[in-house]
Parts: sequence; structure tokens; C-alpha cells
Amino acid sequence: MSLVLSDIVLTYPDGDRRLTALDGVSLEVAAGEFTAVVGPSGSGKSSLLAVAATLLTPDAGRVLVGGQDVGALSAAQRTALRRDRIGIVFQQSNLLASLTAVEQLQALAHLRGEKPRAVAARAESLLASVGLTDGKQHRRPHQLSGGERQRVNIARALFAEPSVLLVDEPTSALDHERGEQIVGLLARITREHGTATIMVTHDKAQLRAADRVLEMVDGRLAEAVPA
Ligand SMILES: Nc1ncnc2c1ncn2[C@@H]1O[C@H](COP(=O)(O)OP(=O)(O)OP(=O)(O)O)[C@@H](O)[C@H]1O
Repeated sequence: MSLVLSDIVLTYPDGDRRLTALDGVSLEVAAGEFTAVVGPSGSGKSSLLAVAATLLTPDAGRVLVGGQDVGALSAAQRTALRRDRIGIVFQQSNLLASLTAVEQLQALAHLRGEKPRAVAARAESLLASVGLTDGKQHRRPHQLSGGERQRVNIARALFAEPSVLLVDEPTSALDHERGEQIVGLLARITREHGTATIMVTHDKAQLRAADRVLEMVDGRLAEAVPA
């Protein structure tokens, strides 16, 4: 299993009490499996992704990434694991306004101590694989559509060849057709790159491409009843 969450409890401070956002959540996602998590606003979906991304430490329970127990790692080791093994696509495109699509990926290489020039060809081919061709890979974010920006986000998340891909509401800014294309792309990428993928969404119309659909209700996860 590439990603295992077991018996996760996560609480937040809430006045002089604590609010339970994740209430005993267990989930296993295999390499190459595309799991969707649906649920109403406030049910705990983003909290689940933040724990899986090792950005939040749960009050109880274990997170295993590629068999490695995240709780046993130092803060520095956790940061390295996140950088090398986990790709994250946020709801808001957080691309840098001044950089072209290729440069967004090259900037990551720079942070990792690689020469941006040495990775240019790989960055272009990754962008082509998510559908950015015909010069679009050399455009800046404001010269791309919302769907194209989301494709750059996805390529960027894949750049380090992660084993886990976490995607938060990827279609919220897109119309139905473009949303469907992005979800189809995520399904294909999951198969081709063998990532353990979790996509959080509240759009039940976008679930056909998922291998499995789980529903989050009040911090608890269950198999979704087919619509
Ligand atoms: N930093 C925080 N501090 C306190 N409470 C929080 C914090 N983040 C989330 N919560 C609470 O935890 C619960 C779960 O929130 P979460 O953001 O995980 O839900 P969600 O399903 O992702 O919602 P949405 O679909 O609106 O993004 C909610 O009751 C929310 O108010």
C-alpha cells in the first residue's frame, strides 16, 4: 500500500473545547488507485488531505507513506518525505505569476539543487503529457485558461515523481466539461505514474473516473452509496 491512514483522530482548538475534525478515519490507497472523497462542507475533507500530506500531525492514529511511518520521522525527515514522495494539487492555483509553465517546474528543480536547464526537456514533456503543447508551455499563468492552469499545477505536483498524489477540489473553478477533462486526466495519470491518488471534491457529477468513492460525514469516512 502506498498510503495508509489508520484510526486517525484530528482535533482543532475551539474556544475552551476541541472540535473533532477527523473521528477515527482509516483509509488505504494502493499504487495506481484513484480514490475520490466526497462530503459536505465542513465534513473534514481538507483536514484528511492535510494529514495525508503530513502537513498536520494527528492527535491519534498512524500515517504510512510507502510503508514508512510518518510519526517516527523528525520534522526534517518529514519535510523531505513530503518533497520527494507526495504531490499536492491545491484548490487555488498557487502558480508564480511571473513564470512560464516550464519555468514553474524548473523552479522546483532549482529548489532541489538541480540545474534548471538540465530539466527543461523533462518539464516540457511532462507539460505535454497533461495537454500543454503548441507553445502554451511557455505562457505565464494569466495567459492560460483556468483548466490549463490546473494542468500546470498537476504537472508541477508530478515533477518529483511522487508515490502519493493529493488533490483538493480540482474542478471547483471550472465548468462541467473542463472539470470532467481534469478528472479524466487525473485518472490517467494515476494509472500511468502509479500514484496512490486521493481527490477531494464536493462535485458528485465528477466521480465516474474514480476507482473508488468514499464519503466523509462529520469526520467519519464510509463507502459512498452509488447515486
Ligand atoms: N484551522 C482550524 N481551526 C479550527 N477549526 C478548523 C480548522 N480547520 C478546519 N476546522 C474545522 O474542522 C472541520 C472540518 O473542516 P475541513 O476544512 O476539513 O472540512 P471540508 O470538508 O474540507 O470543508 P469544505 O468542503 O468547506 O472545504 C470544520 O468544522 C471546520 O470548521
